[in-house]
Amino acid sequence: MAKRKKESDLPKVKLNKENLKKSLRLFSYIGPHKWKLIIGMIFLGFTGLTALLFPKLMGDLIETADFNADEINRMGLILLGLFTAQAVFSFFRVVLFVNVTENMLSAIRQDTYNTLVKMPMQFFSSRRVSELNSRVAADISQIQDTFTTGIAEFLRQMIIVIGGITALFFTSVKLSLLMLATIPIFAIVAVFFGKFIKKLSKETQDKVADSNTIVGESLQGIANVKAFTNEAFEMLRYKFAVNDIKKIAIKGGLARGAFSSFIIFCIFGAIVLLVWYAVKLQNVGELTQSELITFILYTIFVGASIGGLPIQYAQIQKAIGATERVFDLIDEEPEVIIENSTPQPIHGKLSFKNLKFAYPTRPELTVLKNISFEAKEGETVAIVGPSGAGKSTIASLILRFYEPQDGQMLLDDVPASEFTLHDLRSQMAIVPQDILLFGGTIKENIAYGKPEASNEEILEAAKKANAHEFIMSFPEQYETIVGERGVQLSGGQRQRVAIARAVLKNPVILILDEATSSLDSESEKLVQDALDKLMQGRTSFVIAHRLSTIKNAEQILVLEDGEIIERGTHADLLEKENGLYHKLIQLQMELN
Ligand SMILES: Nc1ncnc2c1ncn2[C@@H]1O[C@H](COP(=O)(O)OP(=O)(O)OP(=O)(O)O)[C@@H](O)[C@H]1O
Repeated sequence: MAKRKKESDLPKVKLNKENLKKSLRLFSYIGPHKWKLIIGMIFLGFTGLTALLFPKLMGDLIETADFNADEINRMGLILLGLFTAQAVFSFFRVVLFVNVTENMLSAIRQDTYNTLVKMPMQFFSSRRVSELNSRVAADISQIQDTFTTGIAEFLRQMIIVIGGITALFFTSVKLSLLMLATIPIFAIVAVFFGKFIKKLSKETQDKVADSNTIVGESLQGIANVKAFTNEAFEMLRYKFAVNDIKKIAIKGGLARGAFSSFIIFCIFGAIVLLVWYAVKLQNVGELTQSELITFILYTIFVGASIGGLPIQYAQIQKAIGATERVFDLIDEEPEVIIENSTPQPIHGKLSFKNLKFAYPTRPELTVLKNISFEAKEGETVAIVGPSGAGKSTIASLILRFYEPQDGQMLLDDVPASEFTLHDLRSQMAIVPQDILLFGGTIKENIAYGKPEASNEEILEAAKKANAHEFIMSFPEQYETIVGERGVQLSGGQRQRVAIARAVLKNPVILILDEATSSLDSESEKLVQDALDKLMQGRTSFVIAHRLSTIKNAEQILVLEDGEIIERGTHADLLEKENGLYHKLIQLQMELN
């Protein structure tokens, strides 16, 4: 089961000059919104400063108890002004930061997607797409959180910690020293317990993942579980996994309980110690009542901010890692797709000359060895052979999804590399084995072959593909939603939608990768008829599994282990009684 990445799963990176420099590249995306960030930062500074003034003015307010009523009111009003100002600064700070971040992120999202869509096939064959997708989503939302709140909170808390400690010393040096002396104890215990608890919670997470795997695997393969009457075995397997989770989680609970009671003891201990010492200082006239209040408020502010710093720091570390990964992706080398409004025309002659190919992910396995053939304009070339012989690979190379290691492909006797990928692919169409219909309407799915097509053209294409009738039988007709949230089409219907798509594209070169799963004879006839019409007047490559469909091909290439071992027309090949084609035909006849 593909596990969806969450922000909390993202790794933290150690901050260094290099990754900080890389992250600064984010600012290049801020562009015209720079002034918003600057004003936001100024407001942030003001929010920190007004927060710092608060304890001092509260102390002053209490001191006015000894003065007249006017003085008390004046101080009250000053405080009212202060927190009103703080609220206003906060509002604009948040609004500006969100505005800058969202502008920046929409540009990053667009760049990431643009790069992904333009990456060569090789990139996708070496990565799991679902993993890539969820990773990018998690990385981008980490950057979003950090930019909207993380950085601002970190800076605000830093201002309060530094400013607050300075103010504490101004209020009472002796009390400040005593308070600071207690911090190392907290810090050491927190680090020690923190590490231990983190280790346990990681172990719990791993065990939970293990148990989820059991659930996922057994439910996905429930037919197997039942067929082997292995319900009891699976229940036992799950019981062990769940017990493991319980044991570690309970141990974690003990550690957390001990930690929180220790912290409570220390916090109250420290408060009592400080107040006890403060009262002693007051007793000997070294501290006034208002100074004590100011001191306590500063202590609370500084304590809360110190407590929040590690969380914000960790968030920034994660965001820096996320930024690095997003930029690494944006910096990948995409395919060069140059769009010409009028593509360099191709006429349809296509040949392979001594072509050799291995997939980049498995360079040691030569999938195609020394392949040569020539398809004349308008000819149908069928490619047959056992599973894994390399038939679909030839189709991928015609579309230039990959580059051969040796030899070349020629179009109209010109090396394929002299055409741009857009020129080439815009004049080719493929009806693949696994037909992917997007989750839109049938009309949109057909129009994928030519997005600017008119309604008439779409209708015409559907008719040619023998799809019009079944489409009209749905209540919503061409507006019927297909895919997960709509009508599920049958295999034959999907194929005819895919054929309509190809008809609309009106390609010079056509590739048909025949579906292996057989259709019922009625449906097969409709599909075959649609394909025959589609192939007329185009150079067509048919990867055929049902040999009956290729009898009329001008050329049949018989492929085995990446080599063409026989070639000729159906009649030629049938004559070779010991040949592979002859054998394949016989085998299929026996099966039928
Ligand atoms: N993306 C890929 N990366 C690495 N190896 C691949 C990839 N796609 C296919 N192969 C390997 O290349 C060989 C040829 O595969 P190909 O799909 O071209 O065979 P095929 O003749 O079309 O088979 P089938 O009739 O089963 O579709 C196989 O050994 C296969 O494992």
